Amino acid sequence: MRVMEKASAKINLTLDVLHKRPDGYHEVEMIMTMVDLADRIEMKELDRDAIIISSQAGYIPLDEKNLAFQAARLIKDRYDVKQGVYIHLDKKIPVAAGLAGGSSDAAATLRGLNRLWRLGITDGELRTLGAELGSDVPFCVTGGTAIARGRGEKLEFIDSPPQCWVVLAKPPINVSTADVYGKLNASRIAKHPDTAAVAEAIRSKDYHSLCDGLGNVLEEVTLSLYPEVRQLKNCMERLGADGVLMSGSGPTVFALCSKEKKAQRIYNGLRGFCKEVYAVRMLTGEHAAP
Ligand SMILES: C[C@](O)(CO)[C@H](O)COP(=O)(O)OP(=O)(O)OC[C@H]1O[C@@H](n2ccc(N)nc2=O)[C@H](O)[C@@H]1O
Ligand SMILES: Nc1ncnc2c1ncn2[C@@H]1O[C@H](COP(=O)(O)OP(=O)(O)OP(=O)(O)O)[C@@H](O)[C@H]1O
Repeated sequence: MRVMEKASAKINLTLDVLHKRPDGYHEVEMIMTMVDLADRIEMKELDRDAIIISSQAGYIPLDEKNLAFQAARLIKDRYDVKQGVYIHLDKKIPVAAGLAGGSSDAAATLRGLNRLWRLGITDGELRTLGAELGSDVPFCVTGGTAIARGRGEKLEFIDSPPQCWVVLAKPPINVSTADVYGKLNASRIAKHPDTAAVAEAIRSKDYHSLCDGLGNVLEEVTLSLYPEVRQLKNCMERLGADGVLMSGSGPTVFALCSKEKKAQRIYNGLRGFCKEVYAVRMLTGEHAAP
C-alpha cells in the first residue's frame, strides 16, 4: 500500500502580534492562506518497524530533525502503530523561507499516515496532534484560509480570497523564526494590521481593499536585520504589484497581481535580482485544500 499527499505552501496575508506570553511564545492574530506551490509526499508501508525518509533535496535533514519524521513518530507512538513507513519528500517549497515548508510536510504526513494505517482520526484531532509539532502545522493540516490566533493553532476558517497571481521571491539568506520573534518588542509595534478589515475584504471579494490591508509586524524586525529583504520589497512595489508583503518571519516576499501579464512582468523583473522566484496562483474554492 502507498499513499500520496500534496503539501502546499502558506502565505500570511496579515500577521499581528498582540503580546508575548509567559510560555515564551507570542499571541498572534493572522490570516493565512495557501498558494499553488507544493511538495509531494509519498508514504509506503515498510516490512519492519522503522521510519525512513528520503528526498531529492540535498539540503534538508533526513533524520529525526525532519518534521515529516517527527510527524510519523508522533502518530505511530500515539496510536501504537507497529508498522514502519518509508516517506519520500519531493521538495518544491523553498526551505526556511517563511512558507511553512516543513510544517506542511508534517501536516501531509499526518494526513497520509491516517489513511495508510486506516486510523480514522478526525481532521480536528489531526490539527491537535499537529500543534505538538509546530504553530503552523494545524493550519497546514486543513489548508484553505483561516484567521489563526493563540500561538497559531486556534483556527477560524473563512472564505478564500479572490483569485489572483502570487509572485514569490526568496533572497539567498536563512532567517530563524525564533530569532525574529525574539527580537520583536511586542509593546512597541509601530503599525498593527487591521485583521478584521482584511477578513471583511476577503468575505466581500474586495481585491483592492485586501491588497491595501496586507500587513506583517515581523517585517520591521526582518527588514532591519536584512536590508536585501527591504530592497526586494521595494523592487516588487516599483514593478507595479497590487500589494506586497513579507510572508511569516521571512525572508520570502510575495506580490499579489490580478493580471497575468503584470505577474509575468514582475517575475521577469525579479529573475535578475533573485534566484528563487515563483509565479503561482492563489489556491481558492475547491482547490483550497492542501
Ligand atoms: C511566523 C509564522 O510562520 C507565521 O505563520 C509562525 O508564527 C511560526 O510558526 P512555526 O515556524 O511553526 O513556529 P514554531 O516552530 O512553533 O516556533 C518556532 C519559534 O518561534 C517562536 N514563536 C512561534 C510562534 C509564536 N506564536 N510565537 C513565537 O514566539 C518561538 O520562539 C518558537 O520557539
Ligand atoms: N520536511 C522539511 N522540509 C523543509 N525543512 C525542514 C523539514 N524538516 C525540517 N526542516 C528544517 O526546518 C527548518 C525550517 O524550514 P521550513 O522550510 O519549515 O521553514 P519556514 O518556511 O520558515 O517555516 P515556517 O513558515 O513554518 O516558520 C530548516 O532549517 C530545515 O532544515
